[in-house]
Amino acid sequence: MSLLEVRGLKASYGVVPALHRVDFRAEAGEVVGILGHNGMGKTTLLRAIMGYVKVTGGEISFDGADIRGLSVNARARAGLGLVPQGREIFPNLSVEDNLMVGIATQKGDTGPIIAEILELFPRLKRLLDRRGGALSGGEQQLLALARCLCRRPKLMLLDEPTEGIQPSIIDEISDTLKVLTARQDITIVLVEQNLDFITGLSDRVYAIANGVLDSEIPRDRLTDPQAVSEFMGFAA
Ligand SMILES: Nc1ncnc2c1ncn2[C@@H]1O[C@H](COP(=O)(O)OP(=O)(O)OP(=O)(O)O)[C@@H](O)[C@H]1O
Repeated sequence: MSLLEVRGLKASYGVVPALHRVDFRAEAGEVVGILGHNGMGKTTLLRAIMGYVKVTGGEISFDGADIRGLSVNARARAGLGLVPQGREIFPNLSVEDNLMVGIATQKGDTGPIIAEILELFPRLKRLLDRRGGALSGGEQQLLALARCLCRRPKLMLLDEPTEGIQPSIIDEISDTLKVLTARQDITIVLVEQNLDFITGLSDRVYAIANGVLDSEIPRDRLTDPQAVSEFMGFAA
C-alpha cells in the first residue's frame, strides 16, 4: 500500500472548480514531483491534502487511513507537514523562535531535535538570532523547511520552494533535500514550475493541467521540452 493515495479528487472555491480529477500516489521514501504552470491547481491540491481546502469528491488515504474527515491539526499529528508557498515564517520572531514555534507541540526535551535539524541547515545555524523578516527569500525558504521538519513529518508537502529564489540558494535547497531524503525516512510531494529542480530531486514526476492530474511523465520524456510542454497542457 502506498503512503499517500489520492483518487478522483475534486475541490472547488464556491461554485468554481479548481481540481477536477486528481489521481496519484507516493510510496514511502519517495520524492514525487508535480509539475504545473500558474493557476493549474498545485497549491489547491497540497492544501486539500493538508485539510485547508474542503474536497468535494474523491479519496485521500494516508498511511492506510482515510483522512478526509480529519482536521488540519489531526493530519499534522498523523504525520503530514506543509511548507506553504510564500513560506509564512514569522517575520518578527528570530530564526530560533520560528523553530521553537515549529517544535511547540513536541513533548519532552526538544533540544536534540533542533540540534539535529540545524545539522542539515548550517546556514541557519549562523542566523539563529536574526529576525525572520530580515532573511533573504532563500533563507526564509530554508527556515520554513526546517520549521516543518521540527515536527518530524512522515510526508512533507512542498509548495514551489524555488519561487522567487536566487539560483545559488535553489542549489542549496536541492542539496539539503537530497541529504534529508538520504538520511531520514521521509516522503516528499513537491509542486513546482521549475523543471530542473523537480527532475533533479524526484523519483517520479506527474503533470497537473487545469485541475486534472492523471499522468506520470516517463523519466525519458523529461528531457524532451516538447513532450513536457504537452504533458503540462500546452499541446503543439
Ligand atoms: N481562494 C481562492 N478563491 C477562489 N479561487 C481560487 C482561490 N485560490 C485559488 N483559486 C483558483 O483556483 C485555481 C487553482 O489555483 P492554485 O493556486 O491552486 O494554482 P497553482 O497551480 O498553485 O498556481 P500558482 O503557481 O500561481 O500558485 C486558479 O484558477 C485560481 O484562480
